[in-house]
Amino acid sequence: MAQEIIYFGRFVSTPTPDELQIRTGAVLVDSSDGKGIIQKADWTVASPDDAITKFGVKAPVVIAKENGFFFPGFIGKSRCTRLVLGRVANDCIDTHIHASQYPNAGIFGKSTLLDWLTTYTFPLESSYGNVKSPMYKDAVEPPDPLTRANKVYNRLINRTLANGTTTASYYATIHLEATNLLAQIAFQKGQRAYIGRVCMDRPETCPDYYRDESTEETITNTKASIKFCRELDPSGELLAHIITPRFAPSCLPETLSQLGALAKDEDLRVQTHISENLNEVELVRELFPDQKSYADVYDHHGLLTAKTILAHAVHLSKEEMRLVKQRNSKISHCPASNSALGSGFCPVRQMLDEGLEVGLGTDVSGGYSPSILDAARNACIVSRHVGHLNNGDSKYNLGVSEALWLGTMGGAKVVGMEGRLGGFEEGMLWDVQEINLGEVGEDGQGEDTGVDIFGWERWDDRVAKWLWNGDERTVGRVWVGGRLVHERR
Ligand SMILES: O=c1[nH]c(=O)c2nc[nH]c2[nH]1
Ligand SMILES: [Zn+2]
Repeated sequence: MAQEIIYFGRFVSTPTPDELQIRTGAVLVDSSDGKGIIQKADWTVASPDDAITKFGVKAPVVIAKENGFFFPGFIGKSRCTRLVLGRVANDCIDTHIHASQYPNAGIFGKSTLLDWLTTYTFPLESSYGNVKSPMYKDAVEPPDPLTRANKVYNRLINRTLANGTTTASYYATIHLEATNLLAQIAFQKGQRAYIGRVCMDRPETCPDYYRDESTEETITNTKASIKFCRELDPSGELLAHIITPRFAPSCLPETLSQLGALAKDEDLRVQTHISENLNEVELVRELFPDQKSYADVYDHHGLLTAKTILAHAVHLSKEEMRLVKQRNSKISHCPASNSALGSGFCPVRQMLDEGLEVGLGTDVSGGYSPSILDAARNACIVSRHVGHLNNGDSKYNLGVSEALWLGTMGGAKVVGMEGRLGGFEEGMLWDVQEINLGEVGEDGQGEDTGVDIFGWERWDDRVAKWLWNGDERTVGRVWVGGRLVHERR
């Protein structure tokens, strides 16, 4: 049976960084092969009836009010042809988020990267597999790390979906079982996810209570996680392993080399951190004296590939940027985290001008929020500080469409899904969030999403108000590959 759905209403997307495209029309999505691909898009469609006629698909017609977003009769089943009326924006992609750190979101005191790792992060991460973790030192009951992991990972994926994140590149922890659990939960909930078992085994930089014993253990457990992910999703379309050396200082050189070889042999994505903090850059210089730069360390070990996502990249030199570009590696810009941990101002405009591919990351819990909309806001704010540092030149400022582009189309490029995610064109996947700006009448009654629309705003201004004031209350429904994966209650 065909599983076709027509989506009719207003569509907002950013085909290029400078273009906020706002169209009304309809698209026809077919999920019969389980992928949820846009078969047809028609921007001349004027009504639901018109959509049915033009697409030649028999469907019940539901006519929504102009500002209507909810259609109770059409919610739920995806096995019949349905018509959905509302306002729709495309998917959000979080190119860098630490699932395991979610309980610490907002807890970072006055720390900066290296002391934040030892004070807050390693104790928490270790608790997903090590009963001797410092987190359990005052435990009254015997700890159960997997119960803890299960609780956190379920809650986080619900939360990211509720915020419209349809694709995420996750760091888990070093623990195989807990990492596999994250993969299982993401897959079951239907989020498109890349799952990284964290690799860290260098004794000088990793605590005894939280590190792999050897290169061999790192590689064996990474291979086991790759196998687990492949068994869950042999196609790798919805779920795939991503090779995850935590960052250069935490890995033995031999481990970095073997991870580089593994990424090549298995044709997998790689994620890591680069040049986030000046003390970290200095540490890399000390630990890898034979390499020219931080980027060169990854390049030397075969980790700078076209499938590599480099988080932060705040302090890259021009030469490093050129190397990253040459290798076609990608950047995950994590502005909230860079501000929270005082890491610095990432020069995004310069990177875009250099032709680097950049997307957004929340970097929870260096970043305090699991929302990519919040990351887009922070990207705008930080860009203005960069402008201030460059004689107040406004050319550094990121605009609304650029910030939203980074969170959608930019992110699609970063995770290697360009042309498949981030827009509403034929052949693209239906990974979409439905945005509802709500409506509060003069009597104060109505649906309050926290964004006050007065009715006279142009649509581009409404989108700007959403960017600056929206949160998960504006996210109605979320689909990944045509599957409904979240619905706001
Ligand atoms: O923001 C960050 N979060 C981390 O967990 C981390 N580990 C190394 N470098 C890091 N940076
Ligand atoms: Zn990070």
